[in-house]
Amino acid sequence: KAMVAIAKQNVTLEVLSYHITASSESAQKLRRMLVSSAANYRLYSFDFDDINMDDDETLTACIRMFLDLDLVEHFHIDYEVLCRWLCSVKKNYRNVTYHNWRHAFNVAQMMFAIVTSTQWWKIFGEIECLALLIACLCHDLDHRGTNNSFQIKASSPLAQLYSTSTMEHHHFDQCIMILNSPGNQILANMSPEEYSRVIKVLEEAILSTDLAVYFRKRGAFFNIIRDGPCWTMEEHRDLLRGMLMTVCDLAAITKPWDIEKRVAELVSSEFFEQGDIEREKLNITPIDIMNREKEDQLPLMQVGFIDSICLPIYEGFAKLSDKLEPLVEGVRQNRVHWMDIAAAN
Ligand SMILES: CCCOc1ccc(S(=O)(=O)N2CCN(C)CC2)cc1-c1nc(CC)cc(=O)[nH]1
Ligand SMILES: [Zn+2]
Repeated sequence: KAMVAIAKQNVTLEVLSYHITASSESAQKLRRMLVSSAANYRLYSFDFDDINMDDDETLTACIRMFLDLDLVEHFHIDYEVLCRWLCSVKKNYRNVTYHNWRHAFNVAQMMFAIVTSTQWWKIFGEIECLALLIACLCHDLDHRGTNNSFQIKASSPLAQLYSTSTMEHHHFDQCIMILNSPGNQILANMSPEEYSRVIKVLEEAILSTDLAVYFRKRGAFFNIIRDGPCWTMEEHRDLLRGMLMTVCDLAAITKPWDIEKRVAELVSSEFFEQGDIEREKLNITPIDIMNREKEDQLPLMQVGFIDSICLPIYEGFAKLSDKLEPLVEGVRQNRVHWMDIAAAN
């Protein structure tokens, strides 16, 4: 009986792997492409904008990030496997308005820019840098453009699987499924100890992108910031990694106004699409941020988002490293823009 169960499970994994992994053609195509320098992709920039890049360039830029953090060499990652894994990750983002591959790619670039500009890659080390980069690329895998409370309201299959951090648990599941799929096993050549450490850091990182987790843990973060430099990064590395995921996830708010304006448009469109489904399918009135009828309140909502969620965490990180000052500066400038629009309404 147990044997049958194991056989069934393997079949499921095989079948799912078939559906979720990229074709060999796409991996081979990527494998033969030229990978430009980080400077040419502007990967070190806090003003990074992917808008002029085509999908192939986003993939070669990801390869550049793995190469420049020395992860391919250090963990003996097979180059073709890395290419297929990247194609599979990108394939498992849906064509939704905001939570798509481009969002994940931008989050990964911000992580790369932060750990290199602050030199924190030396503190996190290769294992945690690898886990953070994989986490950023995978943190919203298979997002349907609807949030956790929607899963509960719609009693979606995902809500029956996970009652808290519903989407984030699903994103982690999808990430593991791809990492375990034949031809996509970029972690195959590391020791069992290293492998389990990467998976542990990866799970914490992806789950910390649930804003509810950020709210729960940020008190502790503000406390260690206030305590001043008497502590070392070492003793609070889990907390810092989790906060860093939020910093990267929300980073559009730190970008030059033309980028923030464009991204906010995508965020609100996705919110309104969820609101439309809630009204039409679930017969409930959506909350204001997802209610098209309240569109004129959007600028003030963004100011509220900046004051309650963004400024505190970006100011905190600017205190940890003055290299991150430009991020909090960007948030302050965008706050002025949102206030100007609110005043004009
Ligand atoms: C742009 C359309 C309006 O967007 C918002 C409106 C309100 C708030 S909120 O801080 O009041 N708050 C957050 C926590 N929710 C549970 C309740 C509502 C946040 C955003 C917002 N979120 C993101 C992250 C996806 C990005 C972004 O740019 N803006
Ligand atoms: Zn995200």
